[in-house]
Amino acid sequence: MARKNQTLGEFIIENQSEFKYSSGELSRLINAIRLAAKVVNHQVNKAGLVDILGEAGDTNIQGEDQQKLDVIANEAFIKTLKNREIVCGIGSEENDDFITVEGHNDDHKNKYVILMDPLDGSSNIDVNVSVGTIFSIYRRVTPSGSPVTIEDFLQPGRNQVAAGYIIYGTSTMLVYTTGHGVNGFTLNPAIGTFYLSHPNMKFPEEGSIYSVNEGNYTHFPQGVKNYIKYCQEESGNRPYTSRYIGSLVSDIHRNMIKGGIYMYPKSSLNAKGKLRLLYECNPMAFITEQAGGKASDGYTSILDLQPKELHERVPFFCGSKKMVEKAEDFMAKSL
Ligand SMILES: O=P(O)(O)OC[C@H]1O[C@](O)(COP(=O)(O)O)[C@@H](O)[C@@H]1O
Ligand SMILES: [Mg+2]
Ligand SMILES: [Mg+2]
Repeated sequence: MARKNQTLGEFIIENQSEFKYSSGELSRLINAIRLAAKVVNHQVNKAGLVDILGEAGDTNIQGEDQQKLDVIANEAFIKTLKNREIVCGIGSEENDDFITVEGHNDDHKNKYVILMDPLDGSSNIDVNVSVGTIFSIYRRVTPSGSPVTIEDFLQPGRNQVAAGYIIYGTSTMLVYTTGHGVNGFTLNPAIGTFYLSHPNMKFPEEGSIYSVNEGNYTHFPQGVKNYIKYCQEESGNRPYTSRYIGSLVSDIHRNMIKGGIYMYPKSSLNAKGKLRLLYECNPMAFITEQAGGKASDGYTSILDLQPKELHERVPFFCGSKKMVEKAEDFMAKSL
């Protein structure tokens, strides 16, 4: 039972029994994420003071110039997870291939794989706008005791056992679900403890915020153009507002609290959109559905898509249920 101001540590222990396979392993994994989040938060907060702004000098498999904080966050999460030997594999936006993690006696006994976007919203790092970390957790499908394979990562989002994000913003929050609702915890920086500040988060069914990079408008499919026009002109008696931070985590977090829709459609610039299915869309879709919202590629629920590659991209429509349904209507009508 969620109690306001409960610490994250208490919440994890008190809710462990809710979890079908509860053996404490998932709790230890969430605890490790909590620790890595604090390490990254410390770096993000002092980014301007020490030489960790700007580019790291390498390009990742996405063809993006890695920011120094992309690399720092990636290393912090990988090190924390490896040292605690609680996952058997890690997939990351910043690593070309998945990482196999041996257990204590090189026995590959661990049950979980994690996929992550260690630093989301990289284009906002240098300009002091909120950024995040996104994670998605699955039980492996290959037999324990053998090294993980790509199969363990290419699972439909519906198989996720947990997912969440950390937002490094005006305050630092960790928001996650294990399939029993969504809860948000705020870090008290003075004592380094996360407290339950947002119990049982819910997406309003309807909202008035639309979040899309309108700079790409001319390249969008007709259905998306029609929906944006609807938001701008014909939204009946409620004025819509355009809000776009350019950090997926921050745009969806705001929309979950206020009601809204986030869209990163396909376009003539990006045939499959920009966002990555496994460590951006699936975890945010799981959280959104657990909070009563909806997430699709414009036609199919994100969580029902069968992944084919570690870094594949998909179009993404996510947010308040009625708003996503409206956007899907416009997409269907423009076919
Ligand atoms: O600048 P654009 O094309 O609008 O893209 C912004 C989107 O790209 C992202 O920055 C991609 O994530 P990364 O920063 O992790 O690569 C999202 O957070 C954001 O919503
Ligand atoms: Mg990202
Ligand atoms: Mg990233």
